[in-house]
Amino acid sequence: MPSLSAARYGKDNVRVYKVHRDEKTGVHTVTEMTVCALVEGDIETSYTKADNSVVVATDSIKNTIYIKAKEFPVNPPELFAAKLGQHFLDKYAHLSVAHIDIKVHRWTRMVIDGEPHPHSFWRDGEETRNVSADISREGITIRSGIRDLTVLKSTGSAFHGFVRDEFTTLPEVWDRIMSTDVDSTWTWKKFNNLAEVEEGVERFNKTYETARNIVFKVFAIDDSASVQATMYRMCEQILEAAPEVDKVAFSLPNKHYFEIDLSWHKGIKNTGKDAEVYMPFPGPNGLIKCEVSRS
Ligand SMILES: O=c1[nH]c(=O)c2[nH]c(=O)[nH]c2[nH]1
Repeated sequence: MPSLSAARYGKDNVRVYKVHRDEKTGVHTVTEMTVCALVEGDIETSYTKADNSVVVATDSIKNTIYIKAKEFPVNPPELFAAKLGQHFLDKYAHLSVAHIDIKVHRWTRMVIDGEPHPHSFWRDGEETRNVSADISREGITIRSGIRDLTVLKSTGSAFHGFVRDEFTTLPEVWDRIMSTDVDSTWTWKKFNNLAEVEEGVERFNKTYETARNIVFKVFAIDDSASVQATMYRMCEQILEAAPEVDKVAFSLPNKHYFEIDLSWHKGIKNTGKDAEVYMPFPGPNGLIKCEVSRS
């Protein structure tokens, strides 16, 4: 006899833009985000008995996202996610969990003739700030993070001493290019309720800035023995800087840049110390993951 073992539903890819206009200065601040809101609860009969009386339509969920974006601040996204999720639980007694995912897209203020422009912005990369919040009647779990922050260093990375056997062709290297798309997530200690999220709400922007700076700094200055060793250092430093964070995870593709032997053409030297022209390799790529928790 089959039974429904898990179910959640809602609206995905809800695009939201919000502008704040400072009436005194005329300076605008804009936020663009993509929201996914899914709910769980006593909704089993909608699947098993075609009973729509328990269904808050996904269209209504989408409308709610726009209404709450108007009513509440959308910054920091962690707060908006928690308040939006709490609304679904407060409004509908039969719902037990709201899962709110928010991706914040970059709109960086233009600098024109050396001055920050009051209402013009540009997309400086595909990097996003991400939040994933699970709001239940028992408490609120929030994960914050960075995705698709593409970085490269042209030296200061090595990879040697790895297993060598009959499957190995990779030469050891003491100097290589290192590049990745940073995907980092830090999980906050569980909040008991919305009031705890709201109290000390500045923690979210502060930790986002700190974590992003740590990613840049460790990536740049670490004399990297491997992607594994470098990402572990990033985790350690983020945990040290953010006492309210319980664990930090990274997922990093190792985007390979291969040397090209050009000696077939007039004996050109383009390998080892002479390497200047490389082939950025589309794939396959390494994929290295870790999660570091506070002990
Ligand atoms: O930093 C690295 N870690 C690996 O596990 C690995 N494997 C590989 O082929 N190159 C690399 N580089």
